[in-house]
Amino acid sequence: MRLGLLGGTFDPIHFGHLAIAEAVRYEMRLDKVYFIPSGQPPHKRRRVTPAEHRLAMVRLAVASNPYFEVSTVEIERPGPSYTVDTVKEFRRLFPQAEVFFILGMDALAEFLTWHRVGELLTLCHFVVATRPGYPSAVKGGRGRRVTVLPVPGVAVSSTEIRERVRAGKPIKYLLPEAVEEYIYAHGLYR
Ligand SMILES: Nc1ncnc2c1ncn2[C@@H]1O[C@H](COP(=O)(O)OP(=O)(O)OP(=O)(O)O)[C@@H](O)[C@H]1O
Ligand SMILES: O=C(O)c1ccc[n+]([C@@H]2O[C@H](COP(=O)([O-])O)[C@@H](O)[C@H]2O)c1
Repeated sequence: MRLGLLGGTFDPIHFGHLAIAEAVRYEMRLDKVYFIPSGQPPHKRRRVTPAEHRLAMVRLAVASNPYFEVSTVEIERPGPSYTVDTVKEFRRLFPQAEVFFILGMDALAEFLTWHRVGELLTLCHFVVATRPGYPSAVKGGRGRRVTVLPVPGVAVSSTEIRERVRAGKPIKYLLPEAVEEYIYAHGLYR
């Protein structure tokens, strides 16, 4: 089995996340992609929305795709949500699986500062999806375990969505309708 893991703060989840998950799933022939909302994102400095809301929005967003699953391992684990711990947990749960961790090109910039990155690199493959506004090639060979994959560009970020809600601007067509409704129903990002 080939398992994709897409970790993120998902504050909120948007079409950029869904588009990379679907493109990587197809190109890398993954059987499932697990969306894993962070409990405490290791590198985000700002205060993030409570995990229950981010998780609820992820569940709404992935519901219509039979290849997508949601994992609460990081939300349930106390302390910073380090990817090395998450990948180990998935390898324990699915000992036969080949694990592919998916990230966007912006996250790659700080990848070498991730917790126990040397060990992490021995535990799974990494698939780096291109992202509009970030370089689409990486200098130097990073080895067989890191693949840069060109994906259809969706130029949206969670920051932009939060700012638009705060400013009273529309967010329609940037994220699934059910997530948009959830944001308004719970008064998020105002
Ligand atoms: N539009 C996008 N295109 C490609 N990759 C993306 C896109 N949006 C997010 N990602 C990737 O998805 C993962 C989770 O992203 P995250 O939840 O931090 O969203 P974000 O939009 O970058 O959030 P923020 O604006 O709050 O920093 C990261 O690996 C990130 O690089
Ligand atoms: O393990 C780490 O040290 C680490 C540091 C920064 C980010 N990550 C993971 O990278 C993913 C994207 O992070 P973010 O902050 O862009 O949402 C998410 O799953 C984070 O847990 C992981």
